Amino acid sequence: MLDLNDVGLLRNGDWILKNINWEVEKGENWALLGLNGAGKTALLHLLCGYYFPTEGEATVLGRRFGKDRLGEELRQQIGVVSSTIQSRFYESDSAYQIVLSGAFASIGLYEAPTDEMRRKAQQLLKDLGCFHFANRNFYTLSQGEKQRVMIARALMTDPSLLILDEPTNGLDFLAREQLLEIIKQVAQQSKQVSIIYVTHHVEEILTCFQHTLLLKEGEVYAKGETRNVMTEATLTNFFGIPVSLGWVNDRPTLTKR
Ligand SMILES: Nc1ncnc2c1ncn2[C@@H]1O[C@H](COP(=O)(O)OP(=O)(O)OP(=O)(O)O)[C@@H](O)[C@H]1O
Repeated sequence: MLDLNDVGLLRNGDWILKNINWEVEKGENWALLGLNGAGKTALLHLLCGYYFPTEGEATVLGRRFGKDRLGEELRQQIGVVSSTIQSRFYESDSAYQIVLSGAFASIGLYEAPTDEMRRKAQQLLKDLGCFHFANRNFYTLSQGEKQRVMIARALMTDPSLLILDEPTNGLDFLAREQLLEIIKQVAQQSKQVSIIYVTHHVEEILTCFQHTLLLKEGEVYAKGETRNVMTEATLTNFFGIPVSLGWVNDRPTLTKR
């Protein structure tokens, strides 16, 4: 799915990513954890082909950056849910129209959807618990409902890679847990898709994210199987303060010691 070799990214004279080595195999789901400013967004932009590596080699879904054409076809295979994308939608579009627009990877609907697309959008709205508000304007939805619509939209093209960039931002406890439950279902049902789940919050690392990458100051601090990476010693060093780590219902919890 991904193969980054010694990737570095220089922006305005600063190396915002350095020596990134990261491989993701088909069907693997990863959590990407980092503090503010760690470089998570820069790394995601690189995976989507918006940034090219300044040094090193990046191959995403078999296309080598700088060598192969990336284009629309690659973008259609990568589903992205992020607050930047969410803010670009026309608020008067209905949830259904927004999900349908995912078939064209466009903001807004400019082409007539086929019957197959309509059926698929309706099924996704049902699967993600959005069917009862499918005809409501996007702006009338709560943040949790909007995020579910965004995930349904991202799944319209059956992407090989699904990038969820801090999807629980702004959600209350209940809405966050509902969204995490839906993400768990997507991970279980869509074995063909690899999920990259970006977060600041340790407790959002679900068991379906079998792998975790810790990003610190633009560098990979640790990566591997979640249970091996998420240890008290590693996280104490990673955050630079002593922390206690517990596991409740197979999810990590973190407190300052
Ligand atoms: N175009 C740019 N020019 C210069 N510096 C940049 C540019 N884009 C990002 N940076 C810097 O790179 C660092 C990493 O930024 P990035 O947005 O990737 O972090 P992040 O991990 O996504 O943070 P957050 O969790 O707060 O969203 C930050 O210090 C940021 O100021």
